[in-house]
Amino acid sequence: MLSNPIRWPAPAKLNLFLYITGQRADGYHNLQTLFQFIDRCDYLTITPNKTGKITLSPALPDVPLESNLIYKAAMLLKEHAGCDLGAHIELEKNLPMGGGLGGGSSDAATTLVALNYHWQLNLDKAVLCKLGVTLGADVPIFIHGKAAIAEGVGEVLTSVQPKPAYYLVAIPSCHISTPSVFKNPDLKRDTKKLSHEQLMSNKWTNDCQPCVKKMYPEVANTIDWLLEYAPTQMTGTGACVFSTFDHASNAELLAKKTPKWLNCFTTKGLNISPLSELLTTKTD
Ligand SMILES: C[C@](O)(CO)[C@H](O)COP(=O)(O)OP(=O)(O)OC[C@H]1O[C@@H](n2ccc(N)nc2=O)[C@H](O)[C@@H]1O
Ligand SMILES: Nc1ncnc2c1ncn2[C@@H]1O[C@H](COP(=O)(O)OP(=O)(O)OP(=O)(O)O)[C@@H](O)[C@H]1O
Repeated sequence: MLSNPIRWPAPAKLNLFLYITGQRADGYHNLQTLFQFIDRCDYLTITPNKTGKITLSPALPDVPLESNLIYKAAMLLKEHAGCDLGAHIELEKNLPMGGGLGGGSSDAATTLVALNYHWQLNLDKAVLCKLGVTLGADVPIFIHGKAAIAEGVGEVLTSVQPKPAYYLVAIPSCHISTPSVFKNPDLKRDTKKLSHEQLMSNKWTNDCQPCVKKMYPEVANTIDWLLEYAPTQMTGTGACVFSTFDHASNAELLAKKTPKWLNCFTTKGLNISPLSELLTTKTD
């Protein structure tokens, strides 16, 4: 018997710090980064079927089906598990694309976790992470589902508990390609690797931010405007930036003050992802 349709969340993430500690022979960069989830999500409503096919609607503008990370994740899982079932996936896309909030990676992670459930494959998280990292460096953290320091290229995860926080997330109007930032010759690639204790107690910054500020004046203007009111920095390779607050009301107050050109939302930091929360209710 096939399971009923389920609406699965695919949350966004913030990189609360991001340091580049070196570059590997294959060009990928070694990182030390702190991931926390936020309560802003895409949603994937998944209906399993026996067609053997993966269908997805609506299509994303400028992303053909074969390039959509949801489709790629589903096909990868099907092939790995030798599964002859199919699924229809309805996507509610709320997260900006190419914004550094990890929406595409999160969609891929949710697809792997949800289809593993619907198709009753019983693959453990470690196997899903191994499959996931071939789709994107950020996929494993979304499968892991707990706030964590990520090392390696993003796949070596140690759960940590950053203190509860509220954020104003601003979305500058530019799309930034991750490879273009990592290819920039001015990028700082030699930050000293620190212990987790040192990382958690130091001031948090992002090694990509100076380069991105130079490349994209929209990002520079957004950070500079917000810094007048609250600690603010970029997430991932941009373009989104976040200001940090102890109380939701302070984030909301600042959101009300922002000028028209600054597109933003307020949100809460989460140390357990909404995907993990839902999965627990399904599997307990
Ligand atoms: C920088 C982060 O946003 C931090 O969360 C991510 O690590 C990027 O993850 P992502 O968007 O899933 O990136 P991927 O799709 O795996 O990689 C895109 C491109 O970024 C570069 N890249 C990515 C991750 C990494 N650790 N080193 C890299 O050099 C590579 O050129 C790669 O071809
Ligand atoms: N389901 C999907 N959702 C979003 N983007 C997708 C998806 N499938 C493929 N893509 C492609 O991946 C690119 C990056 O998407 P994403 O939203 O994950 O960027 P990001 O937030 O900058 O991620 P990161 O923080 O991991 O760098 C998009 O510009 C798009 O071309």
